[in-house]
Amino acid sequence: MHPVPNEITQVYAQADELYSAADVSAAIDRMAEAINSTMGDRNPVVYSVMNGALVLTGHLVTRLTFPLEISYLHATRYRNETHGSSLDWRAFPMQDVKDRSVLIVDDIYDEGGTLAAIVDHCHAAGAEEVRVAVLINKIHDRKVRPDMAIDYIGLECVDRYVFGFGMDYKGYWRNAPGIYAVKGM
Ligand SMILES: O=P(O)(O)OC[C@H]1O[C@H](OP(=O)(O)OP(=O)(O)O)[C@H](O)[C@@H]1O
Ligand SMILES: Nc1nc2[nH]cnc2c(=O)[nH]1
Repeated sequence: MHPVPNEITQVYAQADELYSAADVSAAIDRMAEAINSTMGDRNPVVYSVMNGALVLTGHLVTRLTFPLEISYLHATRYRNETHGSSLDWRAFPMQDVKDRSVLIVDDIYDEGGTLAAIVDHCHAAGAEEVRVAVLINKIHDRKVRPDMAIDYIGLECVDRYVFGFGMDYKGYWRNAPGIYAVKGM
């Protein structure tokens, strides 16, 4: 058996809970309500940004009440580390988005380099419109494209490294049910 590093156990035990599972669920309800009322007639392709958006996407789409298609793309800037670098595309969007409405779903809008590249890619591929939904908007003044439209935001968080509900700490705790900030980060 591969042992779990001590650090991984400790980080969850010592983390600050920013939002409980109930808080997250209520936030996803609000996001879904907003998406249902603004995208119900769009027949969109919903793109889940792997890996972080895996958990959110599953919860969100079951609350959406209109026809849609689901696909995924994989782009990572953090590579299971706690600091971002250049964007590594591991799976390009495969669904044809020409003249389609696209909804990008991601777990967190931090500096925004990831979402900016994905939005640009969808526009270049001919999408008619590209909307973005994130569970968490991290509040700071380091956004790479401060005027980028984020259409649906679940919750806002302080400028700390967070994990849970899809977001990892060194590859772990994406399965944690709320949103937690790493002690000291
Ligand atoms: O706004 P940014 O500063 O660009 O950061 C946000 C991105 O970082 C995380 O992905 P990560 O690169 O950690 O890959 P992951 O989804 O596999 O966790 C998260 O899922 C977002 O996609
Ligand atoms: N897990 C995690 N991934 C991120 N990607 C960008 N910011 C964060 C963060 O605070 N936590």
